[in-house]
Amino acid sequence: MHIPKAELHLHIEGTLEPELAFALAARNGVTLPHADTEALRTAYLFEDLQSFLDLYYALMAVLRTEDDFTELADAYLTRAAAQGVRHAEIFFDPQAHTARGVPIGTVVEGLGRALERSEEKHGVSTQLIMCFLRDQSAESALETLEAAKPHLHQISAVGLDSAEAGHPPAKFREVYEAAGALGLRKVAHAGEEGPPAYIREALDVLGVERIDHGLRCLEDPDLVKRLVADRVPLTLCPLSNVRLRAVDTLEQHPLPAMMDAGLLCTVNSDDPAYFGGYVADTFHAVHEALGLDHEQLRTLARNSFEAAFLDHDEERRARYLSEVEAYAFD
Ligand SMILES: Nc1ncnc2[nH]cnc12
Ligand SMILES: [Zn+2]
Repeated sequence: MHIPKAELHLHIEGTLEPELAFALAARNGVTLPHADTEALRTAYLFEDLQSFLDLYYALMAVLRTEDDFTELADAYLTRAAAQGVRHAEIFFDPQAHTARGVPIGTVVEGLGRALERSEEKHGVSTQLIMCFLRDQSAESALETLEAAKPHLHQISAVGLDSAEAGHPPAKFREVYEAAGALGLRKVAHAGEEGPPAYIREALDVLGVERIDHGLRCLEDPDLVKRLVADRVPLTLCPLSNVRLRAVDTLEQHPLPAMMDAGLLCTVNSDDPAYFGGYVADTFHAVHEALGLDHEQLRTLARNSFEAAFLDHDEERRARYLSEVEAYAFD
């Protein structure tokens, strides 16, 4: 499914494949608790979001230098290009690195080196979205925004991720206000494991422009109506929802019903190294499991560019959209 598309929900740390994790561990003298890549892969059986996050944060121990972050991002962009991605808006979790003594500058400069040559090298335009960890304090988020100030020219937006249940968006009102005042765009994970009320809060209190996941909006018909009327994009991640048990099987994923309801759906890979596929694999999987036809897949690709933060470059958006319309499925 190599139709041109934008990837709007992708955690760069979630692209850390076992082979690169072991290579970086060896280079940095970090000992992983798993014997080898095979043994590590057997740990990828998750019960819920938290059981995944425990491994996701633990494996980050191998990321230490600017070069490590450059290599990680370059490996993702290589794969993304091969999957038809033309534009990627990439999340990163600075607090997961600063907590280990890796300065935010190392992270942003390292990722930035891969991103700045991505268009020339991979044909993929990029943006960075800095996420706050919602299971950390509001003060820590404010400190993170402060620490990011020298790097804001490399960051387009702020996001909110990590353990959702019990961590409502409103806790981060102040940091989102400050981010908005600095000219950053706003997104937030909401309605992945948390209730529909968190989606409303993300919109009303944080002022986000897109909802990451948003799956549980379906429990609140009035909220669905609002999301449709306001054309609020949802960055869905069907393979993630199966692996983290938000849905039982891919065949039961509500994506077709969400599209039929008129929601502005996009599909994305979330943490592809952990969830069994990158974004073209995800397009293929929803085609097979949910019977989405080629025109529905084209709609998803079109939606991805419509939802992208390309307002400053409408010419580029138009070019990408025309590539979507010209694409011939085989
Ligand atoms: N699916 C997800 N939900 C919340 N936080 C995350 N961090 C990485 N992946 C995540
Ligand atoms: Zn996510």
